[in-house]
Amino acid sequence: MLSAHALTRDFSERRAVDGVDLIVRPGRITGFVGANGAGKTTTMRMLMGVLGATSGEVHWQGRPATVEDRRSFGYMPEERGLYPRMTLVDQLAFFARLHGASARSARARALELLGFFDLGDRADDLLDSLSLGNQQRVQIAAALVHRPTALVLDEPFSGLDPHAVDAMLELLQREAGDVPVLFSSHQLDLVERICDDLVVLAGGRVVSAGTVDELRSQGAESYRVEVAGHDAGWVKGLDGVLVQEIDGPVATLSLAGLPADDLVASLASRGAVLEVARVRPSLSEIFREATR
Ligand SMILES: Nc1ncnc2c1ncn2[C@@H]1O[C@H](COP(=O)(O)OP(=O)(O)OP(=O)(O)O)[C@@H](O)[C@H]1O
Repeated sequence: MLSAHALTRDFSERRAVDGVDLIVRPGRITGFVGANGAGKTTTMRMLMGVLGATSGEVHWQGRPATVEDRRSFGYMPEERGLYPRMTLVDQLAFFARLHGASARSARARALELLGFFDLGDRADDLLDSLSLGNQQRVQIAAALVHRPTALVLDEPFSGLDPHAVDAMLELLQREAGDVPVLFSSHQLDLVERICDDLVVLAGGRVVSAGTVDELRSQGAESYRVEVAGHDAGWVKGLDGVLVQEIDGPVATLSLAGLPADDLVASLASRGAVLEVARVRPSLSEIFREATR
């Protein structure tokens, strides 16, 4: 388990990260979301130890993380750090060797990962001959090459096409089986699809955290009502509801005093209703609410 405890970082006068507590559990993918400048990269850099904390601690397996612990983590930094004039296979093998692999196993591991990312036939090409998306795949492979004990990935999906995202996810699920994975992203639909847990950061502070299901069930529910006929405008006359939107025969509303159990009967007493469905908030709505 990787965790941060009251992690704080000041840059001169400005507090970029302010008392962040978070837990990244083994075998779970934790999404780290927040607006631009919220402090995600700064937090991740402190988790990895490439940036010192002003105060607070990073723990690995329940005790303060050491340099050795952090060497065993896989990190994909925001500022990508590969060698443009090196071949793909040499590059990945080089990273594997830095982590103590023999020349033979480093090369085998490099080729294995390249194969998985559909880059096997480009193994001897130079990095800068690849498209940006493919360079990104190599960057992800570099974070995985030493079979890390934890993964900290700063926007690993940016710049990837949907096919590459799927390949990346398959790889993550295969390679990261039991390790804690923290990744930041602005692609909330993707975060919703793949994350078990979520940490929402705003202004350097954690404003919401929990499993994706927990957060969605805490959010304000709304209801989608489809009426017979062309216009659901009459729904506005109902007591104890707040109509958010009318779109022809479909109204979206929330409850403002009316008990949920009474909604269907109340609607039916006023007009013909074809469907009433409860709508749980999407991750984007939760995000907007938490970072308002
Ligand atoms: N080296 C630095 N020196 C001064 N200020 C910094 C430094 N690094 C980050 N900051 C400031 O800290 C704040 C948090 O930045 P950070 O990059 O951690 O946010 P972020 O959530 O990763 O944003 P983004 O989603 O845009 O990548 C910002 O106001 C940023 O300008």
